[in-house]
Amino acid sequence: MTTSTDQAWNLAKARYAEFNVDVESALTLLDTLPVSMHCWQGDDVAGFENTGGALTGGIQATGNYPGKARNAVELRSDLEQAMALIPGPKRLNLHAIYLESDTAVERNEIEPKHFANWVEWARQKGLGLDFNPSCFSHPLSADGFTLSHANPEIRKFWIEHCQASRRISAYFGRELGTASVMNIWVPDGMKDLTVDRFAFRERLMTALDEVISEKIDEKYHLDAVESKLFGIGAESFTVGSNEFYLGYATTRKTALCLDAGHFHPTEVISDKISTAMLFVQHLLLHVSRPVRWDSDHVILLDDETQAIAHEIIRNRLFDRVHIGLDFFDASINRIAAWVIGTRNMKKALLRALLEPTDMLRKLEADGDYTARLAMLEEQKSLPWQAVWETYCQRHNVPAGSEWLQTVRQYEQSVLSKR
Ligand SMILES: C[C@H](O)[C@H](O)[C@@H](O)C(=O)CO
Ligand SMILES: [Mn+2]
Repeated sequence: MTTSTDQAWNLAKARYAEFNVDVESALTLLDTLPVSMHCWQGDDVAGFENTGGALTGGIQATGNYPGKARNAVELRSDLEQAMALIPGPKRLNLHAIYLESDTAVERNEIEPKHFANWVEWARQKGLGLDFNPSCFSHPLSADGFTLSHANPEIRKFWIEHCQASRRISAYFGRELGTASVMNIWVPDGMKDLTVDRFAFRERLMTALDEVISEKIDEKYHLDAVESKLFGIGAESFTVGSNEFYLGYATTRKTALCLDAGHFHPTEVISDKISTAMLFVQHLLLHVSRPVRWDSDHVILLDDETQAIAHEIIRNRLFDRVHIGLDFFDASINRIAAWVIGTRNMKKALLRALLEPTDMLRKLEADGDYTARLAMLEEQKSLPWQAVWETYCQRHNVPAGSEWLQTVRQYEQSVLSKR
């Protein structure tokens, strides 16, 4: 029996064919583009060290929605629930503070064994893992500095933490057969006017060089570095600025991480992708939604998310751009936050894959900017939703807002009992 989804799919296929767009190829390609979901949406970046310390480093999760994950078992269960509602390939991005251990482990002493359960779980679920050292929420980062700290002992501690993190990342890559992207973000910065900026940046550069000095096969592990404009309490000076890391990634041949919330309010990372890709081999994206500041709101299917997807797809950057998410909203159901944001990223990728790019490129090359604008606008209302629904159906995932019902049931039966 032909369902209404099938009918819509057939009509959409024919409609896109008029623009020389093959919807089947678009779906095949979409299945090769994993989105790395960040574990920290599930518990407001608290982690499982159980030290009772607050979230520091100039980042903040606001809200107090009930039911957040309190341990790794709960977090994995929540992730499974979210992932069941998101079609297509996914990865999981872990921070070092999400280790599992019966006894306290210092950050510079973390080992692969502390993440063995995550690896087993990822293997069962067919997921790749990515990783991050956690250079915040710790007594030795309390004064706002880690890798660029003036005290060599404190610097050494954070260097060792990042080195230990790389070994864990490589372990993920080896065990799961897919390279883990390990992103280094440090909160280092100052609240007020800073005199010796050079010294901080020189120390950060030297510390990072030590961190990455051990060669690790790219088959298993990729280093990435993430810049930032400012953080709460570090409004005047951030050691790891955009220029710092662009220079660092270019000269050291690491990946560069662009976080959508880490620039001036009218600056967009979509426009930075084509520049960065000329100078670095790999990019990591932290797709986020800054609302007036680096607020890490859940991403929408908005112009910037779409523009990011267009840049990846139009330039065929499939193997060079690693799509990660970075938002943490504690004011709404956390599983719904993952589902909304990750589905939006995937919808944006699908819409980009359905774009008649060859035709648009030709109009641009011919100087017909009127037609370029007209077609860019017209194709927004082509029936991409029908293609999305078929994609969801093929992956056994709710096509529309029915997914919310499942989240509500889980909230009632699981989250509300926490
Ligand atoms: C927890 C994340 O690693 C962190 O959000 C970092 O990526 C960042 O964006 C800090 O503002
Ligand atoms: Mn980020």
